[in-house]
Parts: sequence; structure tokens; C-alpha cells
Amino acid sequence: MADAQTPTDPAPYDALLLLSFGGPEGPEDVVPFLENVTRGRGIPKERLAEVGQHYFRFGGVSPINEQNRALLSALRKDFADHGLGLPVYWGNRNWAPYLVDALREIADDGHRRVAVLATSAYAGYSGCRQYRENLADALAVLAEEGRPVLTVDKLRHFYNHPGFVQPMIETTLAALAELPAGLRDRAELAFTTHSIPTAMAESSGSPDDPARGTPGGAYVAQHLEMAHLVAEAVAGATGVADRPWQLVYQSRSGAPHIPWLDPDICDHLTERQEAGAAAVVMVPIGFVSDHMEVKYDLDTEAVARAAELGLPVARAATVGADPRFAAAVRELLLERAATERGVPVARCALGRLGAGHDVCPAACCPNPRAPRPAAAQA
Ligand SMILES: CC1=C(CCC(=O)O)c2cc3nc(cc4[nH]c(cc5[nH]c(cc1n2)c(C)c5CCC(=O)O)c(CCC(=O)O)c4C)C(CCC(=O)O)=C3C
Ligand SMILES: [Fe+2]
Repeated sequence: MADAQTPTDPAPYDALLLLSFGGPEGPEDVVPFLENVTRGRGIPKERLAEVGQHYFRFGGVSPINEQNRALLSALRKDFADHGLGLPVYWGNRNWAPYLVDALREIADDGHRRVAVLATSAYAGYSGCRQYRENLADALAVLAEEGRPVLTVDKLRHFYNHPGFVQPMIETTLAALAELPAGLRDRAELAFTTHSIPTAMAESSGSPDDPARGTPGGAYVAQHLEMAHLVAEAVAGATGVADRPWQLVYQSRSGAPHIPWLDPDICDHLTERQEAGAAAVVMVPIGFVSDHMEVKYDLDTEAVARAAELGLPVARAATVGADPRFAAAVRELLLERAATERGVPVARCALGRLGAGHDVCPAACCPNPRAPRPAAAQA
């Protein structure tokens, strides 16, 4: 059974595609990038102008592309170190290098069966189905061009994989250590993720997920699980068993009359300061790298609110290109490859919820507007 436990054969896959959000790389990119992100999504003009300013403040450059280049290098190094000859490609939803160009290159290089790692750890329309719609759109372009048919399989959600959880436990401990010694044991944890419309949260996950249809759906249930895993490990490492923690939200968008998940991190900081909190560590479990939502919404906006309040804060780093995360991607790929070959395999996951599904059911994480073709589903 040793082979079943530690698979090393990537067949039937002949390429890995890193699929991400994309971001502007100069001031002239900002407006067209925002147009790509928000096309047909009913985001108020004022919100767009405001978000544009976040990017202009950083010279019009989002850190996300550089972070994906670093992850790409980490993946290639990890594959090479493990004798895995699989090529790794990269394509984005909203900015160059675009997904359709990456898939075209994959096809032209002679590959046909592609494993896809989306840089989104949790269930939900934005992080799951929308990427699969993007894959379907890109495959349709390739078909129109008369290129050979590719099969794309999206790797499962990785929020409870040890290669994602363990680095965040350590960065949370490192952020606690940045606080003055006398505050550390009393510091609270605020786990943050992207706010989404409450209706989108409620319908997140697969129809047979016990959290589906509950307020928050699988999106919130999975974040609570991740937060719990980190909080528990931090309690063990610091010996503080009763440290308060809460899941809160950031980066709210959309029209004000539509309900989104709350509380917002800034309101939460205000509330905790009024309640007498000594300090707060912000832990952005919703994100894979320290991109603009982290650099602006947490490091700029929330840090400014904390300063106004006189509340000491620190922020934990996201996993980024941590070698353990790169190794987790390899493990997920080899796990799925074994499953596709019909070979029994261990499905690594921490906590109570277990490993998520490999193939999304057709009704998983529905499009909140209108149904559209999506790839990589039953
Ligand atoms: C769940 C989720 C994640 C986490 C999972 C994942 O990572 O996938 C995420 C990540 C990201 N979101 C990002 C940027 C933006 N998101 C926007 C708008 C929206 N996000 C949404 C959800 C999510 N977003 C939603 C429901 C909207 C409303 C419009 C719509 O229904 O689509 C807007 C429009 C302007 C505004 O903020 O209103 C921008 C610019 C960046 C890039 C950062 C950079 O440049 O470094 C990243 C990684
Ligand atoms: Fe977003």
C-alpha cells in the first residue's frame, strides 16, 4: 500500500496551470483592470473610483502578479526537487498573462490533460465557479481557433490542508511576537476574509454540504474551520487557552442596499477597543498572498483605524510562496492524479470537515446572476 499512500505518478496530467486573479502592473493598467473585474457586476462608480485610488497609492502596481511569479518559481523548484517533470503554466482572470493565452500555450506545447490550481482556498462563486466559468470561456475560444480539445480538472479547495494551515499558524505566532511583550498574552485574533453578498455565501458549497443553505453557507463554515484550526494551535503554542477570536470581513464592495457579510474589520477594531481589548492580531486567512486587499484594506485602512483608536495591532503574513504550500500543491495534484487512475490514495486534511470534493457538482456555488457554462464539473 506504500504506493497508495505516497503517489509519485502525475499521469493522467501533463501540465499544471496556476490560475489567479491578476492585477495591474502600472498606472495605465488600473482602469482597464477594474473594468475587467467589474464588467456586468453592478459595482457603483464611486466604489470603483475609490478602489482605483488604492492602486494609484501604490504606483498603480498590485503586488499580486509578482507574488504569483514567486509561487510559480516555488512550484517549479518543488516539482524539480521531487523528480516531477510536469510543466507549470500561469494564467489570470483579469489581467495579463491571461488564462486564454496560457491555455493556448499549453495546447500548442502538446499537452491535453491539465490540473488547475486556483489561488482561492474556499468554496464560493468568486473563488470556485467563476474560475470554472473562465476556464469554459477560454476553452471555447480555443475550440473556435480549431485547437485540440484540452481536459481541465480543478484541484480541490485547500483551506484545511496542512500546507496552507501550518504556515498561517506560524505567521500568526510571529505577528503576536511583534506586539509589546506585556500585551501578547492578552491580544485577540481577528481572522479576516473577503466579504461577499450574504446570498452568495448562503448558496456556497455543494448541494449536499451540510452548511449549504445556512446563513454563511460553506464559505463561512470553511473559514470558521480554518480560524478554529489556527486559534487552537496558537493556544497550544502560547499556553493562552481563552484568547478571544472572531471571523470578520474586509473589502466590501457592491451597492449599499445589498447585504454583505459583516462585521467589517474596521468596525470590529472599534468595537473591541471599546470593549477593552489590549491588542488585536489580524490574520487574513481568506487570502493566499499579501496582495492589494491585504496591503490596502488591512495594512493601510485598518492600521489607520487602529492608530486612531490607540489600539495596538499586528498583521499575520499569508502563505505566499511558502515551500510547504508549494509541496501541498504537488500533493494535491498527485492525490487527484491517483484518484483519476482509480488508485486508492490518502486525502490529507486537518480538522473536522475533511477533504472537499474533487469534482464540483453542477449546482455547486451557483452564479448569483444567471447560469453560464462552467468547466471542471460533474
Ligand atoms: C471571495 C473573494 C476573494 C478571495 C478569493 C480569491 O482570491 O479569489 C477575492 C479576491 C480578490 N479580489 C481582488 C480585487 C477586487 N475584487 C473586487 C470585487 C469583488 N471581489 C469579490 C470576492 C472576492 N474577491 C466580490 C464578490 C466582488 C464584487 C464584484 C464581483 O461580484 O465580482 C474588485 C472590484 C472593486 C471593488 O473592490 O469593489 C477588485 C479590484 C483581488 C486582487 C487584489 C490585487 O490586485 O492585489 C483578489 C485576490
Ligand atoms: Fe475581490
